[in-house]
Amino acid sequence: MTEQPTGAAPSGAAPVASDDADLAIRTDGLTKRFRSGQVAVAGIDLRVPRGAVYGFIGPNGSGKTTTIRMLLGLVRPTSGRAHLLGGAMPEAGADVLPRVGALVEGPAFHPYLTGRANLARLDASDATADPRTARQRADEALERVGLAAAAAKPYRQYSLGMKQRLGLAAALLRPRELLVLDEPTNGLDPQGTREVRNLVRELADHGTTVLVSSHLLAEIEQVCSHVGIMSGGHLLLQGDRAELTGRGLPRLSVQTSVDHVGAAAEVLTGMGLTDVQAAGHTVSALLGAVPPEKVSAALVHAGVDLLGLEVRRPNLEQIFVELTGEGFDVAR
Ligand SMILES: Nc1ncnc2c1ncn2[C@@H]1O[C@H](COP(=O)(O)OP(=O)(O)OP(=O)(O)O)[C@@H](O)[C@H]1O
Repeated sequence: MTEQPTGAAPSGAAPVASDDADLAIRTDGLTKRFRSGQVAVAGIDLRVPRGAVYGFIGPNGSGKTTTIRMLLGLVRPTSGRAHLLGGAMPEAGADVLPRVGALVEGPAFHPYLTGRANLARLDASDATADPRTARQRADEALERVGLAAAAAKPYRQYSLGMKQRLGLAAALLRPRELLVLDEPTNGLDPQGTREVRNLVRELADHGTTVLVSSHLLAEIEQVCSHVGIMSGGHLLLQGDRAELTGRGLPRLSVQTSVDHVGAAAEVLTGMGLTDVQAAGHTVSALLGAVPPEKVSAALVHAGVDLLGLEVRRPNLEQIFVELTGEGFDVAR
């Protein structure tokens, strides 16, 4: 992929919080151009408020992992700046990173050690951790991610989902101010995905800020207080999730009998609703400022069988499609 010009609003739309003390993560013009010439991240201005669950979402290849690696000081930006918990990265890494738990691709686990032993090894490399309580910390972390039963199995026998859970357990060995989780639901079944969502919710309830990336919007949308949407290295949109979805135009759908579909469409058009679409038993249109009860009264008045009527605001995926003109789950 080459740098993707985007017709949509560039990064930096709607800052979420202006005061730096309120931000767990802040980037300004953060950019990564690889040696191949590929611009993976094209000048993004992230604003992750403290206490937020920030869904960092975008299709495969949109630049999420590269951004996360820059945040953690694993990749050097070509230009721009990143601040984590108020410290400039990578310079402030030694001070900041012990307060940050991270799940990024390919954590260094030893294949022949058990899950528990792997955690013990990581724990031992943390100079601030009390060795007398190491076993307890490892067991608690394994318990939290549902790996207690597999604690004594060697890592090489773990499934992808179990490996992912162990990565999460490693991030949870100590209480953290900020958790950065890159695709934590990768390889997990629906039950595992639900568990990760619950865990994120629970951590947030205890005041941890969480940045969680995913290419599956629907998987994490419901747990996020804030979202940032990436496409082709650009941050298309970010902000409070409820505000972003509230911005979308509501669409009204009417269920009727097949032979009344044409009449229903005429009523909607006559009332000034736009983008009227008919399919099967359903006619839908953008509602605009027309009250839905007026529409139902007009339909009944016109003799249309009214079998159902609902108004829906678009979810984030529909907003993404509107912004980019492309499906969300497209690999690029
Ligand atoms: N080391 C590298 N050298 C060259 N190009 C790279 C490198 N790492 C990533 N890229 C490219 O940068 C773009 C962004 O990749 P990145 O992994 O950041 O995306 P992503 O949104 O995390 O995707 P995914 O959801 O698939 O993990 C991709 O086109 C990728 O091929």
